[in-house]
Amino acid sequence: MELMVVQGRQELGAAAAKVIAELVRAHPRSVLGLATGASPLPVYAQLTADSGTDYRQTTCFALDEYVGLAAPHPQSFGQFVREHVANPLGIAAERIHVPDGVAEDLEAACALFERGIEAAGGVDLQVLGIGRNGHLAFNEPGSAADSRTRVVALSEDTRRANARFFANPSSVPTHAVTQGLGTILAARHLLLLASGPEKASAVERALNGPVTTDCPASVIQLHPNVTVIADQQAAESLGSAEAMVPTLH
Ligand SMILES: O=P(O)(O)OC[C@H]1O[C@](O)(CO)[C@@H](O)[C@@H]1O
Repeated sequence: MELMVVQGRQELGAAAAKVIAELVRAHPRSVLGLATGASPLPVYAQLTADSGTDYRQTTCFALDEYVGLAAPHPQSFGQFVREHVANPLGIAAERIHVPDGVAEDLEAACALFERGIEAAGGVDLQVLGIGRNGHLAFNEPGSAADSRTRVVALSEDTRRANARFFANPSSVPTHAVTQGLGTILAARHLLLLASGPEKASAVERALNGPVTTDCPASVIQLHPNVTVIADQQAAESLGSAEAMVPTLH
């Protein structure tokens, strides 16, 4: 595992964008996994500002979507991906895949999404955020390490955390469709991003704690190719991180 501790959100954006852009410049047909939420916003902004990379041949799979929401609903992750990734980077709609939160048969839609990733040859680089409770995508505590794309109930903590994006806390959906931890672990490279003091405890548990379903993000320890980029506040509890990881910038 490689850990980069950077000063703040802007530096996190620049560092993560560099990893993504280098991959896409070397392999224009790369398959990218996209996280939503606040953490990756500076990354996508930096990719947009960097005009030297052509993303038109990349294929993207989003991690999750709220049940009951879909683009163009402003809080849907489908809309987020359109607005912050697809449109600014010029990636055609047919290359962007977001779990279907409004399908009549959600289970069938989840299976279809998994088959889509497989048909694309798997995810080359998966961008990840981390929840305050250690969730990865919407895999809440208790999620199995081999779980696949499925419908999940959101914890109250997650609903409270994401209420900031909604006009009214009671409008935060109660369920979501999420890639499973097993789906995420199948990506060839994981890029976990964390910023802000509210993530410090989750980051410490994910990197230094035991691999446990109590902290879903701890499964990244099972993956052979992980880069963690954390700002100083998110990394503040890592203390002895140098002993755990080969690279500390
Ligand atoms: O980056 P944020 O907004 O703190 O969100 C943390 C994580 O929670 C989610 O919103 C739930 O999937 C992720 O999209 C995100 O990576």
